[in-house]
Amino acid sequence: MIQKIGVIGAGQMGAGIAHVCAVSGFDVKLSDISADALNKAVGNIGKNLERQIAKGKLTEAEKHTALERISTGTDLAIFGDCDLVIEAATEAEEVKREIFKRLVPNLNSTALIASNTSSISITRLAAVTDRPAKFMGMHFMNPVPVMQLVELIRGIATDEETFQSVRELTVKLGKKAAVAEDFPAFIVNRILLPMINEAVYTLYEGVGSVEAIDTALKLGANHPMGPLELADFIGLDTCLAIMHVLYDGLADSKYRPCPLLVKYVEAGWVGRKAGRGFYDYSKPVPVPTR
Ligand SMILES: CC(=O)CC(=O)SCCNC(=O)CCNC(=O)[C@H](O)C(C)(C)COP(=O)(O)OP(=O)(O)OC[C@H]1O[C@@H](n2cnc3c(N)ncnc32)[C@H](O)[C@@H]1OP(=O)(O)O
Ligand SMILES: NC(=O)C1=CN([C@@H]2O[C@H](COP(=O)(O)OP(=O)(O)OC[C@H]3O[C@@H](n4cnc5c(N)ncnc54)[C@H](OP(=O)(O)O)[C@@H]3O)[C@@H](O)[C@H]2O)C=CC1
Repeated sequence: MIQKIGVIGAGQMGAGIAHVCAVSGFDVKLSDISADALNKAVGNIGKNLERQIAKGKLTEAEKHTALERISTGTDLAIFGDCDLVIEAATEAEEVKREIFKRLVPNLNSTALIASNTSSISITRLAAVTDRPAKFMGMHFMNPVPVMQLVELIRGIATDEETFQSVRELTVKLGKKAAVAEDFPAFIVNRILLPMINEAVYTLYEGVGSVEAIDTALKLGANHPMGPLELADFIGLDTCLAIMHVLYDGLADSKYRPCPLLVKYVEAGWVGRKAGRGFYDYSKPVPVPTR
């Protein structure tokens, strides 16, 4: 029975996962290597709870109770009484492997582990823990409070009890599950990221401007965000990491990352979270940077 949930990584996804779990009645422990990131995360959770109050989806009392359910810390020892720990740190395999190696000694023997990874092999990540049968992918979508989908991915060793427990949790969080096999980038990003990468190629080759490309897909295909706006929203570092996983994992040149995407990430222009990507977010209305 999952009641106490740990979340590692207090970025946009970790904060969103903590938000949704707390609002749904679960006790949440949120950790990050940076105390500053934790403070920012709790602030963002408060702001997003306010959005829900403004739309009549939550009361002030429910916001207060949800925030009360969230405790934070930079020491992995806070996860000692958790039934499930969800990792939502940077999309880098080495970072995740290191986290799991340091996490395991702090867990009780029955705790489950999930990764919110966008693309990385669940089987490989599970193999660095002492409990591959209790490990799986629980892939939320951004922004977590709004997007209905959670992609569930079994590693080769994930047992049925673990899968059913995480699937039940997904439903209790008010989300809908889609089950993907453990292959590079699973379903959502196997399809979505090549589209985003193609949008960057379209810009790189001068077929259209940032504005034209995003307008074309918003008005031409009814996308809520244009592909370049969405890339900034996801994080260009995360987009590039996912393209590398596809390119390395499937060995097909069609997944080669666009050189312009590489250049933006090398410049640190990683999108909304850095204040600059394909758009400049320093003004009230984002302005295309190209
Ligand atoms: C990379 C991966 O591994 C997988 C992924 O996540 S891929 C990315 C998947 N996500 C997408 O494709 C998002 C596409 N964009 C959208 O759906 C919409 O632009 C959006 C929901 C983000 C914003 O919608 P919008 O109509 O422009 O704004 P707005 O009307 O203000 O917001 C709609 C709702 O979203 C909420 N919202 C908007 N932005 C938000 C944010 N950044 N965080 C939390 N909530 C947010 C609003 O509060 C509002 O909530 P309610 O529905 O509860 O009232
Ligand atoms: N962005 C998106 O749209 C989506 C992302 N995901 C996945 O979710 C995960 C997180 O993505 P996202 O939230 O966007 O990333 P962010 O960069 O916003 O947040 C990552 C957080 O993890 C922290 N971190 C880094 N190393 C460690 C560590 N060793 N221990 C604890 N925390 C650490 C980072 O701290 P610091 O900044 O100090 O390094 C940062 O606060 C990734 O695996 C990503 O692929 C899944 C769905 C959607």
